[in-house]
Amino acid sequence: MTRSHEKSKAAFQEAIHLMPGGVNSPVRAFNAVNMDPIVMEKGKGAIITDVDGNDYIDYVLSWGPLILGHTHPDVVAAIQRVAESGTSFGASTVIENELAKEVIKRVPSIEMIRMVSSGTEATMSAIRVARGYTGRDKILKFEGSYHGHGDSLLIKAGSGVATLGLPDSPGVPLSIAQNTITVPYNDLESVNQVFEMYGEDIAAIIVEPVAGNMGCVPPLSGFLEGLRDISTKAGSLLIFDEVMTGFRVGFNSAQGYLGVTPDLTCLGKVIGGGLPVGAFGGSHEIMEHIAPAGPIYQAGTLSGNPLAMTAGLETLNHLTPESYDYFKKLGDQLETGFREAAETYNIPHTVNRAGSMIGYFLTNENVIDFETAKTSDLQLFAEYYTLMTEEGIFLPPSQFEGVFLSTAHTEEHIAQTVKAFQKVFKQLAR
Ligand SMILES: Cc1ncc(COP(=O)(O)O)c(C=O)c1O
Ligand SMILES: N[C@H](C=O)CCC(=O)O
Repeated sequence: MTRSHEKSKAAFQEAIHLMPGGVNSPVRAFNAVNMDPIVMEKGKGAIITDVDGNDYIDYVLSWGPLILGHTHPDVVAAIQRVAESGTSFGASTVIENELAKEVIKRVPSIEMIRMVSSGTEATMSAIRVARGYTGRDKILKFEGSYHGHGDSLLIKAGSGVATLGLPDSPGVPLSIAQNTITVPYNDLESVNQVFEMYGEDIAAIIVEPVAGNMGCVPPLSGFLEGLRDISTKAGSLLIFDEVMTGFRVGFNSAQGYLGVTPDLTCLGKVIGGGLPVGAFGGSHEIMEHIAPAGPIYQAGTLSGNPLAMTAGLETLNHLTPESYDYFKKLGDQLETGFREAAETYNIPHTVNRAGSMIGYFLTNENVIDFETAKTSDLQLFAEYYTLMTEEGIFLPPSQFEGVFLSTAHTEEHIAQTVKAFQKVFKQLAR
């Protein structure tokens, strides 16, 4: 039976006159899949429900934060409890210490942390710290990586920027853009060449240790180790943007999982448990350059917000090393089911995975960077996407985004999803 989307359509038609493109973040507009957006109303566990009452198994999970699924009872109860005492004070609270201690305990590179309110703020601030600390202006980032929408980082970016095909954004001054050097992900030789030319001017390399904003693209063996060596030799800082990978790909985040320790780490998403959050941290030596301990300025009215700190801490407290074994088991089941269905119906495909982050691409190329990600059949992806939503599977509406799992997903949810792959690929068979 075809699902009704009447209320979603009506809500979007109204929103179009209220917000640019009808949304508050471009990826929500479903432009790349030629559909009107589905407007959501509620979520419970792995299930999300739209305003027309249609249920979906959710693999977007608010773009990563909801690693325990929607409305986890303990997270909701903790938020309610804390909200009774106040939603914000603009003064220090003990809950900030509690989340800080937990993050410091688990993330190898972080001895000291500063909480902010979004991943964008975290990366923007980390770049400022790197520049202030080294006294250098240039930074190096990778094509197809997304680090939020700060001016220095909005160059050849991934995620919504890649989805909309916008290589650079109007409004970023040339004087800022020219301090950002970009090279292909996983291409150590290009990094070496850039450092030979500009090494003494480079404040930092910023990298997603597992790229998640051109779809999921894990680092090739030796790539992160190479970045560590090159940056150390040049006196530049290595920044891991773990806004997406933090506590998602491993109990100790990507740096624990992959065994490479950066100088600075940016976090977000999971550490806010679904509330607005970001954070960045590193050694005492670097972090004590930040105001008021040092001269590099950084501040925020809602930084360390008690509701966000509470939701984040409660979420981290529910994640154990076994949670990641569980994600691996579900990921194996999902990957195998996807591959088998694609092979049966001759659909081009490649699957990349890291922990509970999965990237499946409709191409037979090995996807190691943005160029190879772009070999995916985007028209086929749009058709596949629409059919999957009709089967009750909610996926990110772009080929250049990853799929996420939560502890609320079950083998039954995965089996249902695999059935949907079979049915949809049969309709798209080549
Ligand atoms: C790796 C990465 N860095 C930074 C950001 C920016 O975070 P936010 O959207 O919270 O500003 C995102 C996601 O948006 C991300 O995936
Ligand atoms: N890929 C982005 C973050 O990880 C998607 C979130 C957004 O842009 O709204």
